Amino acid sequence: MWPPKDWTDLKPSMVWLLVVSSLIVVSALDYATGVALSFSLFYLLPVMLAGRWLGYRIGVAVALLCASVWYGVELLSHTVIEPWISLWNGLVRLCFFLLFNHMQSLILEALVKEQQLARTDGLTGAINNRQFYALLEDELARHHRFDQTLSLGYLDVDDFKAVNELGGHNLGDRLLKEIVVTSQKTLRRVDTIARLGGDEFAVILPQTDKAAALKALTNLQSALNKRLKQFPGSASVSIGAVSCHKPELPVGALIKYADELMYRVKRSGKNGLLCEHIEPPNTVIEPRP
Ligand SMILES: Nc1nc2c(ncn2[C@@H]2O[C@H](COP(=O)(O)OP(=O)(O)OP(=O)(O)O)[C@@H](O)[C@H]2O)c(=O)[nH]1
Repeated sequence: MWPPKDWTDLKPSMVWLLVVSSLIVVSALDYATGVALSFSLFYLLPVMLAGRWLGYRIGVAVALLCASVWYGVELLSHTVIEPWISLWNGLVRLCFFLLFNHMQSLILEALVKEQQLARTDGLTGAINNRQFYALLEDELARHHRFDQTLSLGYLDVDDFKAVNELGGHNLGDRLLKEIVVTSQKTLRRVDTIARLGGDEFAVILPQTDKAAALKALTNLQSALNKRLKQFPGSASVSIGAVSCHKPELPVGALIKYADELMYRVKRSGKNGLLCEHIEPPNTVIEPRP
């Protein structure tokens, strides 16, 4: 389908077609009009297309091709009296195309890095709050559409402040990273851990009912508590979890429910796990006291 809905998804065959056809059109027009009209800028189009969608190396190859075609057009149309002048100009253009390709790749690389940073938590590498909300919203819609059950866990480190006080902020940071690494190792690949802020995390367990969520989160809790023993103090994790079939709840309500359960665990002595199944029509979200 043309034009594509998402330009980042252009197929390589389509890009090659654009690269070749744009170079043919530009060089034909350049040849036909001679020195009267300048087409210099348009020779950049194939270089830009190739570098953007086919990668740096192919961008270099297309830069070479464009400079050669331009040089050939100049020779064929006899617009240059001295061949060495044409050759010199060709080399200058080649350097310009290569520089353009290089700059474009640097900009694209920086853009990808920026997009990655915008989605992840800088300390732990887990997805951040904003990305978590977006992901959960998509998952809720998907589970509703396919009549499936989703579970959501809300984790908070118990007595984390003491780790910072006893071992320093760096050790506290290490503990937070450990939470993410251990969770990623313990959970399934389809599950996602997010850092919501401070020492609070959430895990999305797709296609998981209450029984399976209880099992997965119990495993996770014991793996985490084992790892937390290496830190000073008596850090552990409290988890609140909800499972919901064919969810119709707004994202915020589901998170609030899991958060409330986690606080119930905290109030009843910490280092525990509470999981509930909720049915959307009967869902009453109790405000946190
Ligand atoms: N090292 C480190 N500490 C952080 C970071 N973000 C927040 N904190 C600290 O995390 C602590 C969170 O405190 P709380 O969750 O209220 O306290 P707690 O000791 O875990 O108490 P309970 O949750 O009631 O068990 C605060 O002392 C914050 O300063 C971080 O990125 N790195």
